[in-house]
Amino acid sequence: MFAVDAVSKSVDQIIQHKIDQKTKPVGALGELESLAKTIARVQFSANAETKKLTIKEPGLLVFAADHGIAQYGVSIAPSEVTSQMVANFANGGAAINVFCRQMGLNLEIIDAGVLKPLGLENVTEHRLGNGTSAIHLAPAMTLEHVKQGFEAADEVVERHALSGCNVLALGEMGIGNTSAAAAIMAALLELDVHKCVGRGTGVNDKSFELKKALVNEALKRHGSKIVSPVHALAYVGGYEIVQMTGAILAATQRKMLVLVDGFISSVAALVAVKLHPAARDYLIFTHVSEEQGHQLLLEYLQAKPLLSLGLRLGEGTGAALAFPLVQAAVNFYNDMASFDGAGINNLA
Ligand SMILES: O=C(O)c1ccc[n+]([C@@H]2O[C@H](COP(=O)([O-])O)[C@@H](O)[C@H]2O)c1
Ligand SMILES: Cc1cc2nc[nH]c2cc1C
Repeated sequence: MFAVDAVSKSVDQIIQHKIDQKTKPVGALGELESLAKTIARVQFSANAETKKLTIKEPGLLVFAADHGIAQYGVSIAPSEVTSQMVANFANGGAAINVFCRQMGLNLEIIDAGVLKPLGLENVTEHRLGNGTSAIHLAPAMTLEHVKQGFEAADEVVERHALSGCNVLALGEMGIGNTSAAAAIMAALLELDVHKCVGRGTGVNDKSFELKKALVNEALKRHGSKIVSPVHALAYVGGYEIVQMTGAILAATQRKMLVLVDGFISSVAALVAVKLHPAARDYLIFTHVSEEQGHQLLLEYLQAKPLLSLGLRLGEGTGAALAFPLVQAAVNFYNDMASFDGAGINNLA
């Protein structure tokens, strides 16, 4: 249902020249220069007349959902904590609330399918169900759920686009979702589960072994039926991962920049890129999380994360923390003097 255009590379020389003419040795702003190039490519593709890079009405979407597998001892917390954290988001008390306030990000919380409806005023209800089925026993959901999830995400992104937003960050909350994310990664990259399953919220050795065994069981049960990225979402995914994938495709279709958070967000990005490879051009990978498998996934996506802070919280926290770097890339590109402008001309 989405169509994503690759960014135009025809302006690369102009962008590179502009960066190289800034009053600094060539390349001295390191990764910030690559970041500015990514942003400039996207914004020149959105509007060939672009004079200055801009960040408008930046948003951060947190998708929350529950996972049947969480009842089998794969997390430090029970599924009920997902809803309790959604209430915490709604009250402004979670880490992501604090960081969004600090960074000036418009935060929206989406209930993609936690155990029970919460009826909270400031939470968007796009519920695909009351949590998924346990993936080692049954398909997580149907293909119809995936379609509905993509449509729901499109509605959220459209609303932000209409209010002028051109940068969206993605986060999630879902007890058990590192199991689902690892299963999707293993299926789509044809990797051994040991390379993809990590300790999530911080499970002990016993639960870690059980988690690997259950994810392995899920892949044995459904592997032959996973014939496309959409099937991976349906058989072993989660409602929040579906809607994050849809949000990435909806945003990149509208030529918005997308800030990807940790492991689960990056798995949604993997699914999006498998479906529409051009979506990769719009993605900024904000950090490498502690979760085993994230580093490998970033390598597959040829992504150099901006930050490495040992985060393993999710919620979009890494994306929010990296946002000032995105602003810095825009500002140096727009406002830093060029050698000509500053009258400096004696570099070798
Ligand atoms: O973003 C990450 O890389 C990340 C790594 C580990 C855990 N999390 C968060 O922890 C929850 C999933 O962990 P678990 O152990 O319940 O599968 C979920 O709410 C995620 O937001 C997130
Ligand atoms: C308390 C708590 C907060 C979280 N935020 C994202 N994932 C989480 C998991 C737990 C357990």
